Amino acid sequence: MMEYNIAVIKGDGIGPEVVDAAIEVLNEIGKKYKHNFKYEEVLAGGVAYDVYNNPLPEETLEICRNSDAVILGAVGGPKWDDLPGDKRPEAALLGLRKGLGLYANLRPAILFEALSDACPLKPEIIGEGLDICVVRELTGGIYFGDRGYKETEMGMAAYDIMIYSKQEIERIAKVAFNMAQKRSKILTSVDKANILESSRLWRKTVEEVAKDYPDVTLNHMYVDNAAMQLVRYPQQFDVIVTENMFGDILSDEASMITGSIGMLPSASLGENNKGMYEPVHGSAPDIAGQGKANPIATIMSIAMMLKYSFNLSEESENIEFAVKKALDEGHRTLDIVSKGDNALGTKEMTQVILKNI
Ligand SMILES: NC(=O)c1ccc[n+]([C@@H]2O[C@H](COP(=O)([O-])OP(=O)(O)OC[C@H]3O[C@@H](n4cnc5c(N)ncnc54)[C@H](O)[C@@H]3O)[C@@H](O)[C@H]2O)c1
Ligand SMILES: CC(C)[C@H](C(=O)O)[C@@H](O)C(=O)O
Ligand SMILES: [Mg+2]
Repeated sequence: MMEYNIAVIKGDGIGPEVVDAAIEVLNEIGKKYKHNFKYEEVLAGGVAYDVYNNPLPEETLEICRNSDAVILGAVGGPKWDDLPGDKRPEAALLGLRKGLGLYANLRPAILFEALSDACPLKPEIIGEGLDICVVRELTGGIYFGDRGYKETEMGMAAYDIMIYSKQEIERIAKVAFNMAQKRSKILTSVDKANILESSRLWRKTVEEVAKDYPDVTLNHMYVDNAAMQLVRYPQQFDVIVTENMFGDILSDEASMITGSIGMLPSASLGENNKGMYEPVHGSAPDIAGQGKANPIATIMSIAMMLKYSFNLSEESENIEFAVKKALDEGHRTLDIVSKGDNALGTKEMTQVILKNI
């Protein structure tokens, strides 16, 4: 029996609700395929701040470093909004990503056929469906540049610096080109090269990397246009590669085309198999503790973990199948329900998915 050591960070708000759901599904996979998934729960985010006065205790990072993969729910919430930046729950997320070297964030936006109704775009725009993957650079850019306050001629001002090295751009570009090669061989690189120096280096570097992938068609697009094109004609995209903040924003936008932010999973990867798997959504304070959250984004993140960190493709596809079947059977959580239909809670939706494993 293979043993897999998984660090589990439930986090804040709906984090614990969706992580508990996903772990139930993973346990079912373990039973069926005879894998031993071992969990070590560690604190990060607001809950960790409350206990340790530190959103990312060193022990948490260390346990994550020593595990085979990390599952994370979500961090943050209004309770901690007035804290200084380095004490905020969100700082834990950045610390984990940087500390574990997870520079490549894969965010697949797939519209399940059964959810066409939940997609706000007209059927003729959606056509055959939607399957986009946003490859977001995760450990550079404005999230990690110098920030602070300084005196200007307009008075005291705050600043955040967007900075990218060529090497950081090269390694994320390679991830995206490799992925495009395995898919439709079309890659869109999104930047703001008409204004930002970091984007001009981005574009130049992506073009250089492209020389090693002559079979992939590379398109460049400015981020404002990309935001518009995503809802005008999403079919034109397959793999999108972009820097940290643009990827954050565009992936939330793409999630809505799949019906809800509650549907979008993610994998954060580095140089080895170890990854962190988390839903794209946040702690959803408005519905936290009510048992209403859609667990599918987290359950699909587990499917990504099985595929990318453990190389268990059949098990991963089994989860995808179970989710698809639940949706085909008409089961919906509140965020993807059509008018008049009954919405299932987190636990009920999880039970339906479990039955389909
Ligand atoms: N990875 C993370 O941990 C992460 C990601 C995004 C935001 N956050 C943090 O979460 C907090 C709230 O942020 P926000 O409100 O901007 O974004 P959010 O994603 O938490 O919520 C946005 C909206 O989507 C809904 N929603 C989100 N997930 C859902 C789900 N699974 N099922 C049903 N509905 C869902 C929420 O109810 C809310 O109306 C902030 O502190 C933010 O910094 C954390
Ligand atoms: C909470 C925040 C720091 C985070 C990000 O911007 O990366 C979130 O929005 C995400 O998409 O994972
Ligand atoms: Mg985000």
